[in-house]
This record gives sequence, C-alpha cells and structure tokens, in this order.
Amino acid sequence: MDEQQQQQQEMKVKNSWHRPQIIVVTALIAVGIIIMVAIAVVQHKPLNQKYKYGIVLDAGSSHTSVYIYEWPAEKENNTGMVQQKHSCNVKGKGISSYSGTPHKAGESLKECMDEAKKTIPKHRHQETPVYLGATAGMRLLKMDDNTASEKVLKSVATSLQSYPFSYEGARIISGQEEGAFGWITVNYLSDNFRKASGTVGALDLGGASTQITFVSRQELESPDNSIDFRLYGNDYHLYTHSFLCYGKDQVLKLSLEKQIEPKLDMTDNIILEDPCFHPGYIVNKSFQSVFDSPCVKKINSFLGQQSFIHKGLGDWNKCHEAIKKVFNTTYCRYSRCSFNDIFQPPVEGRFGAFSAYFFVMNFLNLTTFNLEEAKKNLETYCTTSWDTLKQKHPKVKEKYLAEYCFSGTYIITLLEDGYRFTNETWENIDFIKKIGDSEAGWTLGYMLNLTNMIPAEAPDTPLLPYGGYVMLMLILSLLIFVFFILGYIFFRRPSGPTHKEII
Ligand SMILES: O=c1[nH]cnc2c1ncn2[C@@H]1O[C@H](COP(=O)(O)OP(=O)(O)O)[C@@H](O)[C@H]1O
Ligand SMILES: [Ca+2]
Repeated sequence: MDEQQQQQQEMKVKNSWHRPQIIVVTALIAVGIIIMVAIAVVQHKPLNQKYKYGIVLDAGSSHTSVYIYEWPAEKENNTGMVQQKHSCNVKGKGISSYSGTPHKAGESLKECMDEAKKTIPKHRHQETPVYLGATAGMRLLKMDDNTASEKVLKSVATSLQSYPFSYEGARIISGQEEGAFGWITVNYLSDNFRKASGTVGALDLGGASTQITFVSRQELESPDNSIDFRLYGNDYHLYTHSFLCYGKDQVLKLSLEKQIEPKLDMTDNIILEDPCFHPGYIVNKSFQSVFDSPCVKKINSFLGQQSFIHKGLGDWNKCHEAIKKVFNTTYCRYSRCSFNDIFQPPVEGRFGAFSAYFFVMNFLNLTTFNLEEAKKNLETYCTTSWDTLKQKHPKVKEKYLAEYCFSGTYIITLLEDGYRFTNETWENIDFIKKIGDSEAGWTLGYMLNLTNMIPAEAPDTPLLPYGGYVMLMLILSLLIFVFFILGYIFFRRPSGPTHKEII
C-alpha cells in the first residue's frame, strides 16, 4: 500500500509537467528569452566604446592649424558622431610665407605634430589618416611662382610622412571645395542631415579668399557655382563661390592700392591718408610689404622711394565708400550677380558666418546688433584715437587692433553690397566660432568626405532608441521573473494539496 501510494505520488509529480499552465509559462519564458536575445543582437550596443582618430591640417594664408577629430569606432556612418578632440596653432605665418625657404615650411609643423602623437593613443597611430589642405595663400603663390609652391608642398609632405600616422596627401584645395566642405561641416555639426530639417548656409572669411555657400531653390545659371550632394538619403543643390583676393588681408592691399594710385605722381614723401585707420595711427610701410601679391598690380617703388607713410583718419563713411570701390557691380552677364560678374541667386535661409567674420565681429561686439546699429557702433569705434585703443587693449596684437575698423567695415560692405544681405536678411546671420566643441571651417567636412563618413543613403538605424531598448529589456526581464515565480508555484502545488487528495 505504501509503495503504491508512493508510485501514485511520483506519477502526479511527473504529470504536473503536463499541466497546461506549466506548458504556457514555459513557452512564454522561452519566447521572452528569444525576444531579448534578438533585440540585443539588433541593437548591438557595445559596452566599451573604442575611438578612432583623424588629423587635418588647415594651411591657411595667415597661419596653419592642426585639428584632431575623434569618433566611436563602431559608429563611423552615423552622422553627428565625429567631434574635434584637439587643435593646435602652428607658430609663425602660413606655409606660403616660406616660399623663399621651403624646408622651413615642413619644420614649422613639428611642435603641433608632436602634440598630435601625444594626444592620439599609440595603438591607433598607424590607422589614423592625416591630410593637409592648403587654401588661398598657396593658390596665390602657385599663380606667382609655381616652382616655389611645389617646393613648399613637398616640404610639408615630407614632414608629415615622418610621423607614424597614415599620410593621405598634402594639396591645394579648390575654392569650391573650401566652400562646400565648410557647408558640410556646419550642417553636420548642427545635425541637419539626419533631421532633414533644412540646412544653414556657410560664410567663411579668410585672409586671402572668402566663400559663400547655401542651398538655393533658384535655377543656378553658371555650372561653376553649382554643386550637388546626396547625403543621408537627401539631395542637396548648392550654390557656392570662392572669391580669390577677397579675404580681408588681400582686400586691405586692394583698397590701399586704389587709394595710393592717385598719389604716385608726388615725388616727396608719399603720405597715404586712410579713412579706415584710426586718428593718430602713423606708420612707415614698404611698398614691397603691402603690394607684393598677385591680387594687386606690382607697385614695388615709386621714383626710387621704397616706402610710404600710412596715416589714419578715422572716418567711417569715407572708409565705407572706399571699400565699396573694390566691388565691381557695373557688369553682369547673368540675371543677377553679387559682384565682379559672378552669378549669385538671392541669399536664402539662415547662415553661419565663421573664421575672420567671427574674430572681427566678436572683437567689435557687433554679433548681436542689427545692420543699422552695427554701422552706427562701428562709426563710433573707427573715430576712436589709436592711442586710446592701444591703452584699452594692451594685450591685443597691434596688427589686428589697427585693422579691426577696416575689417569690420569690409565685412559689412561685403555682406550688404557684395552678397546683397538686407536689413531683414541680416537677422539670419549667426556669427559662430564653434558648434559644440568643434570649430566651424572646411577641415571637418573635408575629412568626412575623404573617409566616406557621410553615406549617400541613411544607414539602417537601430530598431529602438537606446532608452526604449533599456526599458523593453527591463520589462521583459521582469515578466520572465514573474513567470518563473508562477511556474515555481505551479510546480510545487502537487506536493502540498495532492497529499490530501491521496488520503
Ligand atoms: O584673433 C584674430 N583677430 C582678427 N583676425 C584674426 C584673428 N585670428 C585670425 N585672424 C584672421 O583670420 C584670417 C584667417 O585666414 P586664413 O589664414 O584662414 O586664410 P585663407 O582662408 O584665406 O587661406 C586672417 O586674415 C587672419 O589674420
Ligand atoms: Ca581659412
């Protein structure tokens, strides 16, 4: 009887596995585990982020900067992932200034490149690409002396190849590339490609050239000014133009040349009275230093004189009039032009204005004013005496300080009379230096393009946003836990009440 009882009890225990509740609970647990594994695989969220790096050297007309970018290794094709990790300003002037001593151009990069070696983890050195792009200073040197420009490029190339990084080239980039990559940079950093919420135009002011780039809905009448991109599944039809010689340093030469020409018939000391410089500013300058550029006619001396006296007048209205003269608006072969017979559709949408636009407007505290207020404030600033200014800003480089009145006036004239911004559209311009930690400029866009980091089509995005993924995992884990408890309770039942049933 005892044995029979025991056998019956065992049967009951075994049979409890066949109870429908237990089958359902087991099936649910199995499905839960399968779903969790499947989501985890699709989501593919790595626990340890590994970073990759890229180096771009911006060899500008006035100076060279080295930028180091960083991005999570697994997310190369997700827009918005690349950020600036570090930047370094190369001491001295731009590489084009080494035309007479090319080997020094390469040497000048040493300090910043050594810094790059320290910043990037050693095990990543070999796979880190390094690019050098030279802009308008080298374009001008190439026009002036092709051999010298090649020697300078060779020198910087040799220097970069001596580092443990993956050297990917040193070249002069075109004005179109400079404009388009600046536009890609600001829109990438603002996450405009992924959001598809419209784009911002890019205004870049350098020392030797200036670029304007924006999406236009109008027909672009000249093919030279048109660039098409397909990025992240969207088509972009861009207008871009780079004005060589219209960077602020070259325009200063142009405007001095225009003012000095009528005085060249004088035989005594040549005094140039310049409305764009402050009252009390009086400096002896050599013709060579001011006019040694393919942007101006070569005036090396006049009647044996090597120098002239540059004297400030501090008259904003006259300065404005003088600067207007560097824009030729008398002839246009298209339906509309900006200046110098260059096609330009009307400006559209918001703009980010960076590089010297920012340096100058930020120094002059003009970034938040409307156009009319900016002009008024600048007028007052230009009349300030040179002595007062020097006392007020003892730490500012004298060359910059002396030129801010001119540069501010040039910026306003370029935007208003050149690109045809109005009182209304002026409000659409943001003067910017950085977006997040990354500087606005062409270098990031250049690297993103050369490393194919912005695909034409949007890559497959994870099934869920990360937060949703974590929540789902939590809920499923909780459910599985509850099912386990329920299963346990059902499993235990036969040993308790079944006893009574048997008796
Ligand atoms: O702190 C500053 N204050 C005023 N101007 C600045 C400052 N830093 C840089 N700049 C100016 O910004 C411009 C940068 O031009 P860049 O060297 O990039 O030439 P590029 O783009 O024409 O080749 C130069 O005119 C330089 O003098
Ligand atoms: Ca530049």
